[in-house]
Amino acid sequence: MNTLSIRDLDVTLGDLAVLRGVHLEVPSGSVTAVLGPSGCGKTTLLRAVAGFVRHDRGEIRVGDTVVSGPGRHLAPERRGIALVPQEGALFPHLSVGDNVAFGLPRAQRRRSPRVAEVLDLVGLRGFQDRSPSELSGGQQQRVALARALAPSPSLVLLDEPFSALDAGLRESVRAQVRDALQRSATTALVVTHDQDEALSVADSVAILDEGRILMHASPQDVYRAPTGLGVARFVGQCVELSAEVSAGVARTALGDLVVEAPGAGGEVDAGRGVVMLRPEQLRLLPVDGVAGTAGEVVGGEYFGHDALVRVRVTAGQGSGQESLEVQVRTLGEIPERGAVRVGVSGPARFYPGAR
Ligand SMILES: Nc1ncnc2c1ncn2[C@@H]1O[C@H](COP(=O)(O)OP(=O)(O)OP(=O)(O)O)[C@@H](O)[C@H]1O
Repeated sequence: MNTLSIRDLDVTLGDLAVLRGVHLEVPSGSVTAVLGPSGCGKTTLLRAVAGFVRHDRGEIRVGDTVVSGPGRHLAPERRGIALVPQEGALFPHLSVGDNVAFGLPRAQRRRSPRVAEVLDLVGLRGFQDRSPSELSGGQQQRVALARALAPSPSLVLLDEPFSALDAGLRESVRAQVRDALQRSATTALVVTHDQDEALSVADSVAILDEGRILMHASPQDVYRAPTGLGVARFVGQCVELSAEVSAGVARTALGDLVVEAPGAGGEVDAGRGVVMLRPEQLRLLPVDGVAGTAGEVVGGEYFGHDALVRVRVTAGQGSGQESLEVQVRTLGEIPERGAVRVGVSGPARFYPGAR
């Protein structure tokens, strides 16, 4: 079994504490994505696991082997860990087959059946004699993955593996890479700053911010039940409503909403704070109805597969009146500017004390 366990890991580079008390467990055969903004320490975490960066404190274990620990730092080549860099970095003068064979120990490189096997795994059967220059960016990235998988590593690390691909290609390559990792039952750690990528490619997602893991859970829980507003804002668009909560009900600009506590479960605190909804939980209702809250369409953005409509709603009365803009995700066109009503469905999260 090749579970990756990182415990209480601190890494300092120069005089900067880049990773602080990082705890992360990637179960054998599963894929975990580490998602975080630029400079939060993602690459440093990968480099520490691969053995290119020394840690100050903590432990990294792959299966039963401690690869970094108190007084221990196994050399990168002795860890059995493969790293797929941001841009595949294939050797341009070698054929696809020779690039993949390069991942194998020297004695096995010639005519190894493993080369055809891993090319098959990444959906590139018959590409052996091609030159990298004859491949698309997505195909090159899959050859880089095949090269990493060839020696059957205990763990594969992928550093922003899809960032160099254009949007159209990215989704299909993502699915192919995920499929290849699943079929080879490889334990993998992917780092990315792209929310869609993390949520779609991984079995679990860890949010890293300023060197600390803020939350580690399934993609669904990270999106639907973030433990804090920072996590919520980082993994998708938020509709944030200031609210007063009592007995599990929040009084907001979109009416009274039943709320849930941050994260998975727990009691809802009473008091002031912020209620968070996702734009797809809001829907536009006919203006002549009574359901929902009255508002006014003030603009929007059309994306083809859906649209975000900006609606201004006004809450409260007299001098306490407050006007705010909310985003509603719709499947159709952006309606004309003018009166509309807004309804809410699904759970609302309440973050007490937040503003
Ligand atoms: N060798 C180094 N010496 C000192 N500081 C470093 C070194 N390498 C990286 N850093 C700093 O450590 C922090 C984390 O860098 P890292 O490359 O791990 O971030 P990242 O999350 O991968 O960012 P990006 O998404 O932009 O690649 C940054 O503030 C960076 O400036």
